Amino acid sequence: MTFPKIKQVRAYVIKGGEGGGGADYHDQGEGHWIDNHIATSMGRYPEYRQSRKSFGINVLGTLVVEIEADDGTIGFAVTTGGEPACYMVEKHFARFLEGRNPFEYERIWDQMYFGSQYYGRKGLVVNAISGVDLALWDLMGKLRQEPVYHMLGGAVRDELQFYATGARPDLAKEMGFIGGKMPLYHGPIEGEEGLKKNVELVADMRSKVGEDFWLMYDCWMALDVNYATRLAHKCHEYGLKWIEEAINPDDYWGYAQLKKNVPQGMLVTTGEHESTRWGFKMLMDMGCCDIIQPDVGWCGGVTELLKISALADANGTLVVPHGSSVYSYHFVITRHNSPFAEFLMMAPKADHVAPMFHPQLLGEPVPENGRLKVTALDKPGFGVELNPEVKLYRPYEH
Ligand SMILES: C[C@H](O)[C@H](O)CC(=O)C(=O)O
Ligand SMILES: [Mg+2]
Repeated sequence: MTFPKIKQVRAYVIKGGEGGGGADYHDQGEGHWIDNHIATSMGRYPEYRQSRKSFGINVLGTLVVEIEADDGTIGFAVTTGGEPACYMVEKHFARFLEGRNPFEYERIWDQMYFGSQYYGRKGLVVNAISGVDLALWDLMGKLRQEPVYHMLGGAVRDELQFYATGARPDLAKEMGFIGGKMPLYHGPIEGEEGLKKNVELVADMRSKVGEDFWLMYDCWMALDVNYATRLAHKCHEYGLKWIEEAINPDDYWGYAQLKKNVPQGMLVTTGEHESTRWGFKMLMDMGCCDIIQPDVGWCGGVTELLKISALADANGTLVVPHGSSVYSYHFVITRHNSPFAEFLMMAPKADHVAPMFHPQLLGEPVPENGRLKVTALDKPGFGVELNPEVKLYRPYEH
């Protein structure tokens, strides 16, 4: 069987204020819950404590990758990485795709990773590789007229179930989600008073949501092992289900210690800032966590997520990808070791369900009553389109 070859790879940036909304590291407007006094490791500097935008969480902006085949079919993907990632895609990675059969995704991934090994392996470079890989899977699906989840082996259940991440688990419960993950607002620099406020918030939410609704804390790398251990023990009484990304992602030793320290039954989760099979192998081999949370737009794309997930399956570790909307839904529906999904509440007050990549994507499915039927994914590729009203800039060409 012959398929068209890849004709051209193009990389674009979407600037803040020109449709740069999107998920958490894209550009959010003033007053959004996701930028309101969230604990971070930069909180030790008072001038950077109130807002993550103040230290540059939005500095990179959105990366859009388009891959066009000889017959004019275009696969695309959206992730973080902005202009620097555009440079890598256009000036470096495009050579590994153009003129190739798009179904050679293993070889393409391998060449992007090993061709950039001397300056890459993690972070921004793997964001860029992920963007290309996702655009390639979208193209493959469009060429075969099949949704990505079919190409990953098909659905193992009829619907996805979601927990919500946002400032209002009480409202998430009313919207039908199975749980609510809150950002942690106060870091170690805010001392005992901050710790008390963190615990009081869980206690307050527990009184609002009742016993069975999951409550979790997302600590966004802000803590040290001692603080995280104390927080976990104090919140145990209010049924905190898991403590997420409590410390620096490079501190595998700290995670291994934290997992030993938390109260029995409380889960330790992490991995949204981890990449590739090798990074996740470290987390698993060192006994760092109970759930790994790769972001498919950051960890190396679908091609790499399949390898990470196979390792996790053999290890008995759950894989619950970080946010990333359709890019993770097409994976989660195909795996038993990925039993539920995250929905990031992008409504500024977390009071209603809004598409995660609004306004960049059109046709993005959202959960209803905390669930999404597999039939909502039954479109070629990832099943979404780029919104033509959002301005794209192509800073580099090759
Ligand atoms: C809410 C967190 O600080 C972050 O913005 C999102 C995240 O880490 C998650 O969804 O998980
Ligand atoms: Mg998180």
